Amino acid sequence: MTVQRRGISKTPESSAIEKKIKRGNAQRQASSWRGNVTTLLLLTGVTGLVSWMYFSWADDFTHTLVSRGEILTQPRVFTVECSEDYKKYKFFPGCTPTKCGRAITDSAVTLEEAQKLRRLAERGLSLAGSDGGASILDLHSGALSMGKQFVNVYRYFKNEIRDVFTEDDFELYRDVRSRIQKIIAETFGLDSKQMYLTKPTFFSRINSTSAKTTHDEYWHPHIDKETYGSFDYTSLLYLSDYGMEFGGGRFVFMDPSSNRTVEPRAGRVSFFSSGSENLHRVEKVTWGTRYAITVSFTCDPDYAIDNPSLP
Ligand SMILES: O=C(O)CCC(=O)C(=O)O
Ligand SMILES: [Fe+2]
Repeated sequence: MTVQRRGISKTPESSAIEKKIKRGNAQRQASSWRGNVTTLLLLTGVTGLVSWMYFSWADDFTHTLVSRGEILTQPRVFTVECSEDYKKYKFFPGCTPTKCGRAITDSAVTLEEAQKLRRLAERGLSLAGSDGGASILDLHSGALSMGKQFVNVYRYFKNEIRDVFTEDDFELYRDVRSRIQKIIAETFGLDSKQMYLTKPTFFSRINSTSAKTTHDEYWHPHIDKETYGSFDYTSLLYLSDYGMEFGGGRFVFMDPSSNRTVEPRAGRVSFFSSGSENLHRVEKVTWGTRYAITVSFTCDPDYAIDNPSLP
């Protein structure tokens, strides 16, 4: 039995139809590609426009009070109306903020002094440190981040701590503290003798490691007077350079209609009245390591602390 080959035998008409079908397919494919390319271009355009709008908008609302590259020979002072916060506390003439604001100076602390303090911070914090991105060393209480908690360096390391910190280091801290106190008094028209160092006073080391506990979450907006209670004037001495040694980590004053940033620079001191007129946050550090010291003052002698010293 012969098996007949089934199928369409090609006639001139059928091959014309085949060609038409092929042409149709090719046209459909081409138009679908054109459609995809148009959608892609449209999407890119829209994304570009949205990013441009976002960045120009963010730029409009973010002002740099001082950039890392500038060197201020005089304090740069910005006056802000005082909040009502101070009314909730006892009034101390010559100290309680009646003139509020923020200021930045690069001439209170020399680069050499900042470098010396930075080495002190590195040595101290290398003894332990947080598992997350933010570690502190409080020179007064001895609190040092360790893993997910804190230890007291003076108790934990006993006499060995004298191999880490010297009398000279503490002398430098005291000297820097009194210079900052004088500048704050001059800027806000205070009697520096009515101002007292208050706690906590600490070195901070921040890197981009993710937070492990709430102690590592340094980036939240806050008001120092609420967070720390006794603060009336906060000062921050920066020990490393924004954009050179770390990314992110700018200090941001969050005003109602705009953000105002301070770019850290080794030896730069930023100080401000601690009430809600100076709501602020620190941007997340994205790379590198940021070092700073917080030195704060109270008007209330009940919250005064002595200068840190070696036990
Ligand atoms: O390190 C800074 O720039 C600010 C830290 C801060 O806001 C604080 O310790 O309350
Ligand atoms: Fe703060």
